[in-house]
Amino acid sequence: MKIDDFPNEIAPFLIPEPKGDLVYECLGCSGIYPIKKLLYVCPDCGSVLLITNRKFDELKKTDGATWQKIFDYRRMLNIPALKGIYRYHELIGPNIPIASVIYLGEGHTPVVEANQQLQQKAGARFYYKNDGQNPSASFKDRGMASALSYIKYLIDSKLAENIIAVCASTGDTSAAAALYASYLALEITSAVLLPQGKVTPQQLSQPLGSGARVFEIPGVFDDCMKVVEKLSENYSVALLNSKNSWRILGQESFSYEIAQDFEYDMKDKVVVVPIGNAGNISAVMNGFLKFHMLGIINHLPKIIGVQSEHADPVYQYYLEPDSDKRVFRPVSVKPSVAQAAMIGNPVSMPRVVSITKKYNETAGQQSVFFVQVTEQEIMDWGLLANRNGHIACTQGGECLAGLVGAVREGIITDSECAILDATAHAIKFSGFQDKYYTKTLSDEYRVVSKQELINTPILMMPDNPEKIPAQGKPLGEEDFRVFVDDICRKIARELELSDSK
Ligand SMILES: N[C@@H](CCOP(=O)(O)O)C(=O)O
Repeated sequence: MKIDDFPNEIAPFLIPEPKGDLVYECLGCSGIYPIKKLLYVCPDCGSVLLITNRKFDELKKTDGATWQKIFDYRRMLNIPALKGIYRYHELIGPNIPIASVIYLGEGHTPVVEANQQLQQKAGARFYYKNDGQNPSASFKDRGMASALSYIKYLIDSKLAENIIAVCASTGDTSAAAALYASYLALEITSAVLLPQGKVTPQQLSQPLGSGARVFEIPGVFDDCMKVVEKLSENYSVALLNSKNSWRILGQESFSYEIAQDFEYDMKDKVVVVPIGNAGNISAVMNGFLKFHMLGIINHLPKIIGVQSEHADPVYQYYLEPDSDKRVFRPVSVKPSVAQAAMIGNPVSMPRVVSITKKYNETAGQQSVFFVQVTEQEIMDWGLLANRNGHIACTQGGECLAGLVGAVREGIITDSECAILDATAHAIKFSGFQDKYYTKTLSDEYRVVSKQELINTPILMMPDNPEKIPAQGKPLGEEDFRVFVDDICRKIARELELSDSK
């Protein structure tokens, strides 16, 4: 729809001009730093940062109902920069001119309601939000679109040039970073650090395909993260992990979209997310808080963060009910089928602590919960979800297992409805499915394959195995007729088909 065709009272808001006063704010010492430069940690105390708009209150001059209309009408615009996460420009990066926005098709991922039998089994009404349908097949694209648009803005403003972007990854961040950086290949070189043997072959192929320098490091993700942190301290590189607070801004779009998908009615809603490096749960809570502050939503949904018992530092931290006695202790991770979340020392832990407190205070009651699940539950629920029309990765399976756990623990009531984050596409993690089906998952995972969930291909051979077609060697007419008849009869028998004649 063209701008002139929109209602007069909304048209002036639809194409945003750069405004706002963004600064980095330190979560440790509350120091404020200008955003003209990439910062990852506070230059004074070393704590993590969040980006704050010092003119946020000016957004309150527009009422919540009008903001809803602005976002709803923006959906009809055909301007690429506003088709993705920057539909919420005023909240994602109000200082970024839309000419600097990088849009590769991210965001606005489908929300798919689970069918009746799956909801019944899970014991709750729920939807999956399929973030695996983002361009690099995971939610990280939201954060990368924001971080790379900011970098493009620095380049366009002559504040930066010849960027070398780096990240550590369990496989999704590296795919997204490499993809977005490759779009800016003239200005940015990207390098990704991966724990050797601990990302799936599909995930390894992604940054290679995008042309990134790929470094495999012995150890686990937490070790790679330390190297990347050191690189960013000692060298001039752009860190693309969620330690970079521009990533958090972009990932807040997940919450804005959920609100918009549910007509801004967040009453009795529960959002379930897996926790790895903890940037996403921080972003999701922050997003809902911002919409709430602007009156765009009237209720804060419950948030449930899920961790595997093989990588559960955040869950362990919140086991202590007395907040004054809580002490964060990194854990040593064990192999997890939710490999993308196999992180023992999440860099965003200070953000989780600070935002969870604010979220619960704003909601006026405990609204953020942490649930631990087993590896068996992650695999079984993930496979079952996909048997019922979903495309959930193992982290999506972790969310469903977390939902079931939350129902069991009475965290979710009958009147509530959950939205689960399927963070990546199932095909990225199909190796775990294969190993489950062939009973070859190593004992460390502590997963036993259930016969009723196993599915393997059946090789169909004709009665005469000598007479089969091969590439470049077609059968003669009669042999081929016999071959087709044989195979057809055998498949019909397998499928218990009845004769149509
Ligand atoms: N699961 C992540 C780990 C890094 O997370 P980030 O959000 O801090 O970049 C991955 O896919 O690499």
